[in-house]
Amino acid sequence: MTPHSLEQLRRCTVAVDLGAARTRVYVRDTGLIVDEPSIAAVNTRTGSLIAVGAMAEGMAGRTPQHIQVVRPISGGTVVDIDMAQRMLRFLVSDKIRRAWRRKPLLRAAVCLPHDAEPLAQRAATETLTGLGARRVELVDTLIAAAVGCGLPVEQPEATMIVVAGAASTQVAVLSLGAIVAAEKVQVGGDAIDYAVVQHLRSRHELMLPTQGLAPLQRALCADPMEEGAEVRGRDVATGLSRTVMVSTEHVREAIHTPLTGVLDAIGRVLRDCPPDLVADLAERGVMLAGGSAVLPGLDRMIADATGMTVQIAEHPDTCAVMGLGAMLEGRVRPLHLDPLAT
Ligand SMILES: Nc1ncnc2c1ncn2[C@@H]1O[C@H](COP(=O)(O)OP(=O)(O)OP(=O)(O)O)[C@@H](O)[C@H]1O
Repeated sequence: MTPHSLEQLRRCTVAVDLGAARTRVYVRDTGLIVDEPSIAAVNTRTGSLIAVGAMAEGMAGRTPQHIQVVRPISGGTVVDIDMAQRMLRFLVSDKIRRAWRRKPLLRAAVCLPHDAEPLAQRAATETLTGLGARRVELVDTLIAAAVGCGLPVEQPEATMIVVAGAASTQVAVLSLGAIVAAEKVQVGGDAIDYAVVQHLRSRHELMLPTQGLAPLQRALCADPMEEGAEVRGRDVATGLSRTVMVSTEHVREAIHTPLTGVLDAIGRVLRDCPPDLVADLAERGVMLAGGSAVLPGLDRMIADATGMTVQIAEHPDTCAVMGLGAMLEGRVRPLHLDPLAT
């Protein structure tokens, strides 16, 4: 995050986070205007878009044959540029769409997962240029999220951030506006959901409907002391609808395995970090962001494994796009090192 790159970001009018689970758009002087699932429903006969965002998500698993529910972003990468553009156009309000058409030379900032492949960078850039952006600035999600959490990233002291999203979890130690050490593991909310689905299948012989996982997650989040939650699904053998009581304890055990991948990544980042910075971290602790940050017990698990305090960001799911927003509103100032100061 050099003064030069901050200057470039200040010229952007729109910030976009194309996440595997959710798409978020921030517009300068307006704020967050889109926070919707990265999903579209398409009529395969006519090719027309039927719904996007939450409405399309509600259709998943319930559509007739000629309607297909698609995800144009997979694993944090735009895999279907045309569909991603159509989805974004649909998600932004008429007013913004008209403004973009009137002012087709706008600049956009997009956050990308740490170490994104050149192909992923190009796909994100093309998605935005197709919508009228003249120039697209790419920002590492870890830096954007750290800014969005209010961490003093530009200061010469170490801060550690863990961004637990849907497709991946990214970990970094930052100092002086740059990444000192970072890791990305393909473990996020999706892997956790998969572990829960497998648990229900093997222990209860139950197949969960597409929409069934979120209520189960919410039940566990609402009261971590709750012994269990009732889940309705389809019996694997008979195909009939059945309700079972799922124990919170057993679900926690099932998700423990994918979560150890996150702990390993944190361990590797700490090992790669210079000792002086590790000492800073011991005092400051770890900031936990991303939609999966609120997964019950994740903060305690990280605290137990590292011996550091863990704080969940105030709005963990929107940290990255809000951080980008803060940068394009000019609320982040680079540290001015005065070489003549005594
Ligand atoms: N209350 C909750 N409890 C547990 N998990 C949750 C909760 N709310 C959201 N999640 C999980 O958070 C994930 C979405 O996180 P986020 O919004 O950061 O995703 P994203 O930015 O689209 O993903 P990525 O960064 O991987 O591209 C989903 O997998 C979802 O299951």
